[in-house]
Amino acid sequence: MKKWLLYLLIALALYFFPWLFPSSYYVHMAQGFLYTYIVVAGLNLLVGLSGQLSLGHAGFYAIGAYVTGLCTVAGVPFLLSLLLGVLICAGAGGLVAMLSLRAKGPYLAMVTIAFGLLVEIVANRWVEVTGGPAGLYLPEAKLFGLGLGTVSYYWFIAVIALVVTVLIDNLFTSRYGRTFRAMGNSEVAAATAGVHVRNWKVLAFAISACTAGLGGALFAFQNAYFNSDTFTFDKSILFLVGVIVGGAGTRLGPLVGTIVIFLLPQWVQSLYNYHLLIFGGILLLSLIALPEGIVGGIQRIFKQRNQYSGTPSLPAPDSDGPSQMGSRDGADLNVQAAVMEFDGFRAVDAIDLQIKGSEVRGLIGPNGSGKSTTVNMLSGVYVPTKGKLSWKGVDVTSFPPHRMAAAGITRTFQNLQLFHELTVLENVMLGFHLHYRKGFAANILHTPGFLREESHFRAEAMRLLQFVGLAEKAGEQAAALSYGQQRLVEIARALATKPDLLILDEPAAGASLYEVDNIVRVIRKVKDSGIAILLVEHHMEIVMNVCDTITVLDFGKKIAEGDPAFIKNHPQVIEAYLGGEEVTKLVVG
Ligand SMILES: Nc1ncnc2c1ncn2[C@@H]1O[C@H](COP(=O)(O)OP(=O)(O)OP(=O)(O)O)[C@@H](O)[C@H]1O
Repeated sequence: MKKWLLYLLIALALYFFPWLFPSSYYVHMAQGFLYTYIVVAGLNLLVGLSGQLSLGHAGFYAIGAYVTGLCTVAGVPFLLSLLLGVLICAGAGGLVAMLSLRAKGPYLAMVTIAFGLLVEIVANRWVEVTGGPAGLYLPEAKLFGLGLGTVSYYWFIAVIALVVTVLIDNLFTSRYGRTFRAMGNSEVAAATAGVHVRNWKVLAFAISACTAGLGGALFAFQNAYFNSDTFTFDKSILFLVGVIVGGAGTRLGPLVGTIVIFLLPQWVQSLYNYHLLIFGGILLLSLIALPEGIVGGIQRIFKQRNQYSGTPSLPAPDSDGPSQMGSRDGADLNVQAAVMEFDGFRAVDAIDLQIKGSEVRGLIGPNGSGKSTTVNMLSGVYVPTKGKLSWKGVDVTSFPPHRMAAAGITRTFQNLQLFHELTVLENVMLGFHLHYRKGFAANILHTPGFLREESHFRAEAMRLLQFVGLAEKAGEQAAALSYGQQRLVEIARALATKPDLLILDEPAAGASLYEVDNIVRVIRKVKDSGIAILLVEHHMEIVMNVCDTITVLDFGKKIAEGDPAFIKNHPQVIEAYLGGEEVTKLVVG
């Protein structure tokens, strides 16, 4: 069914609801359902897409209610008050995100709990302003001078809920949703594709806080009265249960989750004293039986069934190759005496490295010799303890990964870092992050400009998939591919950033013999297109066959550098490898 038709049907159902259920009790219930849904839908974006946890959303709900309520009490028109409430919530959300940026998992949850409790205490104790437990009486909500009675206030909430649904759904299916999801899957991979992870986390928090504030404001005017007892920790848990039980990260999850958290208490009202026990039980049951939530679980079953019907074929582009991806001026990397220490231990010890033009440089060495640490320094994951990295004459020593990507250096990962919830095509499209021009408004409104840009980058991503020989896998979930294919997707995603230097960290690890051939073929094609490659690889035959120059590390120090023939016969290199299983390959290779 066409999306607009679905929305039209929903709009009609919402419009006729008061006629179908002509009782103020049901209309009141519908109001409550809709504003709760708005909060859960926003929280789903934060938890389900961006992978951040909030146990303090009741705090934003409260801020929305108090700011909007107090503004109208002070004589500000209702709509303007609502806008102010939402904007202040967005600011508060951004602030909480910034304060909790370094925290992850349980620590982030603790920051949000602290925020929720702080708001609850202020609401309770600052009685002169909030009314505390005695509550706050509000004037009737008015639109353009007209008072909103029960039914018209319901319609008002319904319109807002529909608009929020459309906008959030647009966000889900835009570059923004993709970026949030990618960040939730692997922050480091998103960063090396050019995503400024900190800013995107703040944005996700701000949007989610906005919707929570909107829900709170709409709640406040439902009875023109509310008190501080509403904004408890339980409330935050309830919203989160809605997201998880419905299916975090799914588009229909918030609707199903809200049905569970909103309607269930109505049905078991006589058991109010046990409501936390009931919700705890539902959450536990859901996590055990349906870890992806109700919608996620159903989707998984359908996906498994549909597997046999094959992947939908995507239009093949007319030509291929990253040479079409923009002009390049070649690599120019100069590493001077770079040192990386961990608690005094030198993993990399004063290495110098120069990479210019479009050469393929091998970086080899026995296990623990410092190759991955070097790659992490060059891609901005680690800041060297000492020394200097310069790129095209610019000092990039302390550049974070997204700035390295913007400068033209990106990488793949030894331990694959694909965005497993995205399709193969979406993974590659994410690589174009730095090249998208349409902003938030265009993405959330799905403007014609946004649609043009999406189809342009979809075609570009298809070109790259064709380039690595995976065009027919475009519609598949990245996690469903073989190891070797996933490595090729990582290469395609890295190429999408339009790098001048591509760092490949063990691209053949885990790949089959056939896949290794493919990977070597792709490496050669990348080189031919003018991109320099730094290749870290244990398969010596690959290194000896494709590299122009090889740098050898041992115990964090550079012990040799030269062409493959020179390296093969270098006594120090042979000694470093002696006893290791690679030595035979090195000599034979
Ligand atoms: N984050 C870290 N903290 C402490 N020590 C580390 C860290 N990362 C690496 N090391 C140490 O630094 C040394 C070099 O490690 P690195 O992973 O760079 O080697 P490598 O050459 O990539 O090894 P491999 O071929 O096994 O991947 C090792 O002794 C390792 O234990």
